[in-house]
Amino acid sequence: MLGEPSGPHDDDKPHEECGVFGIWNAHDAGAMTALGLHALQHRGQEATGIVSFDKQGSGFHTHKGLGLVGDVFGDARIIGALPGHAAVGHNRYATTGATVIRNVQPLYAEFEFGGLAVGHNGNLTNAANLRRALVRRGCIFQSTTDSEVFIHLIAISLYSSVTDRLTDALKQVIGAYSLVVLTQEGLIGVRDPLGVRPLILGRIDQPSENGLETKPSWVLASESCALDIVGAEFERDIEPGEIVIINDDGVRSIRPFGNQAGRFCVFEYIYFARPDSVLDGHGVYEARKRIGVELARESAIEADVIVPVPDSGVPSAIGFAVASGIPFELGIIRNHYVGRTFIEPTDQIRNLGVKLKHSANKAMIEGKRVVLVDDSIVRGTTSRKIVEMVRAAGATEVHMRISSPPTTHSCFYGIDTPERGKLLAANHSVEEMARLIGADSLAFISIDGLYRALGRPEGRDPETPHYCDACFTGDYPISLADIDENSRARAPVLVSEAS
Ligand SMILES: O=P(O)(O)OC[C@H]1O[C@H](OP(=O)(O)OP(=O)(O)O)[C@H](O)[C@@H]1O
Ligand SMILES: NC(=O)CC[C@H](N)C(=O)O
Ligand code: SF4
Ligand SMILES: [Mg+2]
Repeated sequence: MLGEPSGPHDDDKPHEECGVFGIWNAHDAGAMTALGLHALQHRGQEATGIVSFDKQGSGFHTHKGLGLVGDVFGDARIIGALPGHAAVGHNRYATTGATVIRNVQPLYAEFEFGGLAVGHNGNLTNAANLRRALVRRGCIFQSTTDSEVFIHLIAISLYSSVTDRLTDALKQVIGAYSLVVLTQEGLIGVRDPLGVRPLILGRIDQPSENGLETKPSWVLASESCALDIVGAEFERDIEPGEIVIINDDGVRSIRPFGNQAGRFCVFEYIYFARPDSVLDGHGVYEARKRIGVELARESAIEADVIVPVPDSGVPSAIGFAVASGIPFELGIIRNHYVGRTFIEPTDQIRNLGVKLKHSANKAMIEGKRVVLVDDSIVRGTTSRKIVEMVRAAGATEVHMRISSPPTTHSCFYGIDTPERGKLLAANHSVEEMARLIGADSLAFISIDGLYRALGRPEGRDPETPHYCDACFTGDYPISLADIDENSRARAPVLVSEAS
């Protein structure tokens, strides 16, 4: 059953990523979180939410909605209703659970120790199993997301401190997770034992009044681009398997899973992360350029112009142009007021999206041998349309170069590539794909070339690969516990809501 979301409890369409943000000890923590979420908008555009905590006594406050950060938090009165010195926020692309208000994060619940909010980027691969067991013992789920199992596992834990209860919960889940957790005691950041999804720590040093020492504000975010917008300095990546506990005493770290080598998602570098972010020590923009250089070395071609498929194909096309010495031109113009096609909910809209989104810049293409550079071919929708469009604009030859290896497998760790049957590369050879998209030639970077571009000169070590690369290799580093269970009949659940 590879290719299905790992624990769907309702009839979802595939989507992709999420962004998380948290801040401790800041004036206007709610407004800062809205800014952070705005910088992370590329990671999730379906829904967004913030939970703030006001230690002056008014407690927790939350606001959530479907749509973009600007739409949900654009009104100053909404931000004004999120008082406090601490907050967590989330931008959602569903991987498990439909896009309905009850699935919007951060999830919030009240326990013996008080309120707790959690925002989750990633996807649990045993959430369906856990959910069944939890429901059997009386837990009443309020949402259909995988993320809600964290809440129930914390609730039933026999430990007393929040950190021990959380650790207890983490030991039972399998999958990919970067979490921001807010309680009255502090802000907690967690990265799963393999660190598949990113999470970074930032710091804002407050201006000192009257020469007195002031405590810094601490920030947790999916990507470093969210630090810049709130004026925070990059402190460090949260490490794989690390839990950081942030409170007025500073930052404390525990590693309940011991120390093990991580398997960060290589697709973050290829496509998902914003180019100005620095993740696990690599600038995303520079990494994409180096991938383009390596791609040009591996699959050189005689041509007149290198044209990126915007947006995400741009940095690797620059690298390709530099390495090949062929001029770089913006031969395709992207309309910025259309969302990402890869993550639109239906094939029909996706097709429309590509047409609405790109147009040929004829003057740069006509009469030329064109090399199109894009980051990935998933369903093939984009490349098919773009090749056709570039030919119609008068290109004499159209060659396609892709800065990732063929996407042959689905992701179950928080990025919702479609089911395997819909992945062009899962069912076709490179030659067949070239024919299907109508290109004169097609080439993908090799997996070793990708690793070389990411600073591993020896290429991919099959014994201990440095990254998660399962969507290119099928080598899933975390067990897909729910997959075997997926064929089981499920009871109907609430799949739409109106208010
Ligand atoms: O083969 P497909 O199913 O068409 O999917 C692959 C395309 O989707 C993504 O771009 P997208 O247009 O989503 O976003 P971008 O503008 O950020 O590149 C990706 O960069 C490819 O261009
Ligand atoms: N893409 C994600 O990280 C999604 C988080 C979580 N699995 C959800 O579906 O809400
Ligand atoms: S399967 Fe692919 S997209 Fe998913 S975490 Fe691994 S590398 Fe990233
Ligand atoms: Mg693209």
